Amino acid sequence: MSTSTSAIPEATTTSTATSADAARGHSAATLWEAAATQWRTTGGDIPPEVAMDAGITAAWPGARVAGPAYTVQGAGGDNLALHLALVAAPAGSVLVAELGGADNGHWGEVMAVAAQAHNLLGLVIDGGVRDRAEQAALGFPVFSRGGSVRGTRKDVPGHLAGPVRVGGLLIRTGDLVVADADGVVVLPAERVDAVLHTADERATKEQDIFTQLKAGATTLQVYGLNPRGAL
Ligand SMILES: O=C([O-])CC(=O)C(=O)O
Ligand SMILES: [Mg+2]
Repeated sequence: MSTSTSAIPEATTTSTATSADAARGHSAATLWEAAATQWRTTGGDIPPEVAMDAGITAAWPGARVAGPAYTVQGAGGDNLALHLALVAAPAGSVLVAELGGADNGHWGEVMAVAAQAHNLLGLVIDGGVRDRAEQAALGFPVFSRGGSVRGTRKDVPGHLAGPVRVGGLLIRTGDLVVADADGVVVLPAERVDAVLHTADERATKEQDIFTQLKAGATTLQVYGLNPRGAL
């Protein structure tokens, strides 16, 4: 199928670009905790989930990315939507793609080189990828349902930049993606500032906890845990 570039949504800058810088190196786990804490302190009961399905993991050890999402809805076993996203996504984006969990190599070294040339930050995909060692050598962070040697068709343009459900989360372009060795967290754009503030507070508290532990305190003491009056 031929596709004219006029069908590709305009690139837009997103308000979370600066907040992504402000992710300030927080881990995905810290942000998950901060999201839950921040939700409770604003009177919420059960926090909305911000962690993606744990089956979507780093494609190579040490991969880490933080940045605003640019969403891709494709068809499993077909990677045309991802090729279109390489053209349409604004620099500084993380592609977040729904490919139905398909066991195909929807993305590989060639596409990672193209992504880096467009200053894209990384890829999160519910589907397989390939050339993982080569992408590790490039330092292009990818989080996927696994590896797959199988190739893809290039027929279905899919949809770009609209809401997509990936790994159990509803994700919008501009939401903040933070992914590392523990998994993928996606913060809705409107919650980013508050969650990052809470994450900063949590990180400061943890520094104090580390100091206490190194001085000999127990984790039971620092967390105020006293099971059955054992202490
Ligand atoms: O060519 C593809 O469809 C995926 C791939 O292996 C690459 O980007 O290197
Ligand atoms: Mg390849």
